[in-house]
Amino acid sequence: MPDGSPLLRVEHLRKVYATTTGEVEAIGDLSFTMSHGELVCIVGPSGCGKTTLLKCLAGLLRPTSGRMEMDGAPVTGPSPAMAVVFQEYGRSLYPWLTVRGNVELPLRHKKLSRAVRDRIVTDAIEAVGLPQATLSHPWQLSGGMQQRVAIARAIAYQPEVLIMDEPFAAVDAQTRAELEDLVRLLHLTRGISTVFVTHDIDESVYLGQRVLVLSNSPTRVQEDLVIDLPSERDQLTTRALPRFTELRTHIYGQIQRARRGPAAAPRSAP
Ligand SMILES: Nc1ncnc2c1ncn2[C@@H]1O[C@H](COP(=O)(O)OP(=O)(O)OP(=O)(O)O)[C@@H](O)[C@H]1O
Repeated sequence: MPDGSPLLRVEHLRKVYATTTGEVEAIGDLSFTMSHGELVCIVGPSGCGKTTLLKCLAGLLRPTSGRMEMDGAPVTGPSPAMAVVFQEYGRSLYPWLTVRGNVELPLRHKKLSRAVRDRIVTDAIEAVGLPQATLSHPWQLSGGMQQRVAIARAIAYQPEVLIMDEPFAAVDAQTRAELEDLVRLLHLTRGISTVFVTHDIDESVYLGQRVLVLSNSPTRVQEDLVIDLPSERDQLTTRALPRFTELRTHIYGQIQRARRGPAAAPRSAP
């Protein structure tokens, strides 16, 4: 649960890509803060700069200007404090390694005893519900199971922030619902601070404690919305709440407004 102390601070972030045909300003002027233990979802129109923002946060891309801080220290490159789960689980797992080998791999860079490393890996694989698949290879698993392996690898790394970039876009609806509940469970039980990018407005409301709605590119934060639904959520009752419908309708309207132009003014919360 959020303890209120600041974890991530992004100030006036701007990212311009230089291409052979000219400059592309993906991020215009973007600022937000996130507290320890928060689960923040990010939504916005297609192509607005969500992946660019995550790559900057993860230290994989150097911003053109602006400032990002983690626990008060500037983010200047890939940080051991962050783990990223991408949409393309097929490309993020090593097919020649077992589930256990994939989860263990990033831990080899940490100075841990064999016993501690084994315990962390077993715990992470159990946490995502895959103890029976420990010795399987990724190609022997369904898409949803492969994404569970990617999540296990991320949590085994024990990051300060878990960054997820549309992680469930490539799985079927039933699997997606199960994986959403897994993310909520991991967040509730382990208090992992999570930034979750999604195209799916309902998913953002179901998962998030806050939703950042981004404007069209060059992007900025169009709205920073607190999701005031009960913290105990489940797929049937939460999605049937009138407040859930109000929030999703509000965000949908904001994204429509964002699509129409960069000058859309922020609106007050619903
Ligand atoms: N490597 C790059 N070089 C040049 N332009 C890029 C590059 N990567 C992204 N862009 C451009 O930056 C803008 C934002 O792209 P980005 O992929 O960050 O958006 P997104 O919101 O994640 O997209 P989507 O909704 O399709 O997932 C787009 O105009 C895109 O064409």
